[in-house]
Amino acid sequence: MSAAPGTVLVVDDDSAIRTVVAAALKREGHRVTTAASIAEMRRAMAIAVPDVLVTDVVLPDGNGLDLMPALLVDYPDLPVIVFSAQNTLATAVRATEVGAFDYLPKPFDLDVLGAAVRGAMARRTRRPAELPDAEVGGGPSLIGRSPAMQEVYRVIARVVANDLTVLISGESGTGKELVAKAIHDLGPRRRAPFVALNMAAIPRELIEAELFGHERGAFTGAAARVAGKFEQAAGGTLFLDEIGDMPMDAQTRLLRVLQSGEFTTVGGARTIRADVRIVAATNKDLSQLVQAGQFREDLFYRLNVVPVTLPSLRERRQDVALLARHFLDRAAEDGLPRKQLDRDAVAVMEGYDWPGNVRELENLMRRIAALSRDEWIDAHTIRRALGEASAAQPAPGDAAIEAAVRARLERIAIEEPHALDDGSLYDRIIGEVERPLIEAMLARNGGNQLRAARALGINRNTLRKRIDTLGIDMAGNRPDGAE
Ligand SMILES: Nc1ncnc2c1ncn2[C@@H]1O[C@H](COP(=O)(O)OP(=O)(O)OP(=O)(O)O)[C@@H](O)[C@H]1O
Repeated sequence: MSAAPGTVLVVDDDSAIRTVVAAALKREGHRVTTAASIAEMRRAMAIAVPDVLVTDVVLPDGNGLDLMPALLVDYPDLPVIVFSAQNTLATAVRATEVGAFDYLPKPFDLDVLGAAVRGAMARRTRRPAELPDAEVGGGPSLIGRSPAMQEVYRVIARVVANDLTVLISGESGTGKELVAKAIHDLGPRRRAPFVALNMAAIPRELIEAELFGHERGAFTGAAARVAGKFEQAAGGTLFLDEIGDMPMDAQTRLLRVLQSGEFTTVGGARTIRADVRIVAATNKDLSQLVQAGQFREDLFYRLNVVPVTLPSLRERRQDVALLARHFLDRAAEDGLPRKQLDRDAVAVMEGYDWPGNVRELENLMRRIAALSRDEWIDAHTIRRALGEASAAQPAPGDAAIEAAVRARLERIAIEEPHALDDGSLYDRIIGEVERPLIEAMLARNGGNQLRAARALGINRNTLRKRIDTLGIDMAGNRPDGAE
């Protein structure tokens, strides 16, 4: 169902944008007038009030957002679509706060603008959403200016003022909890508690008691009445993390609460009104769990009223540098030495795939801030730190050695098949491991064979023989007069 075309006033000081936007809207059948400043817009409005106003934020004679409250007093039903090159969550939220119908980050897709104008035409008689009086920027800082994050900001800006249930999906470490907290902190419930419960982190049999609380004696060990998360979060937001791990029984109870707005404590006849906003998160594909019969379809639809999908960090590589600098600044605020990233370091980080997403980047920056001696962080430091991070996980390290040995055997089998039978294999393969090991321990001990032998746990004479057999060059390893 599409709304009939109408009149649109486009305000931007860039004539190229005015022309392109006007042409695109005319193609959709709208009648378009344009203005290059607030003064021109005022004049155009005095002649004819458009059905929809489309305006840039930064204009030569003022700020389009500052103008909005007064504009909406004069024209309360006018839908205003704001676009801006200041692509931050604060701008997106502010646009919604001042009553904008929609917010589009620049550069925007003309199809997206067309859809926004059609939406505005269809709803032009509706009042703008009731606005929260949140301080802009008072919430947790969500960093990122990539198009994927702009889309996330748009959705957040639309839901902060209402109580719609939000389902956030995204890989681990993409910022799901931070987004949930932003929705809470920017909305009217922000003075009440934000309470989180992670379904994967507590024993399944305790989930219902955690959520709804329990009466004294409800089960073995329930010595006193305990308020559940629903009660603790009263007036605020309940964040249900890893919702895909919620057991079926608890899902059924949660669904009932969402339907009735009430819940009963475990083991009690007491019925309590639920006054929370629900934000749920998952790093699994919930619709797949529904298909597999592991998640209730009706609950999925109840939770998925407003879906927010967080991009993985490798899908928004252009944000890596911004995030890295943000985490280095935070580390410095916490008293760690202040560090700078050079260009090659950023290039290495932008090329890396970040399986642990933003959390991995944050940990890496803190580790480097704490451990690296130089003020400037270069590509080598990043590579080494990334290498250490993967080597710190025991299984992949062992697997890498195993894979290297297998690959070596395969090469010998192809290039020198006789070596598989001539009794030289043990010495060859072990020798290949032994040589770098002995060389490394000699270097570490300044060429001192006694200390190197002790570190290796072998007899000094054995070490000397192995040095001879393997033909290890001691030239660079001889300590002055020691050996
Ligand atoms: N856009 C962002 N800007 C700044 N910090 C971020 C951003 N996204 C994530 N972080 C930081 O990365 C860390 C991980 O984020 P968070 O805990 O919200 O991820 P998550 O998706 O909930 O992870 P999990 O699924 O493992 O629970 C946090 O320290 C958070 O502050």
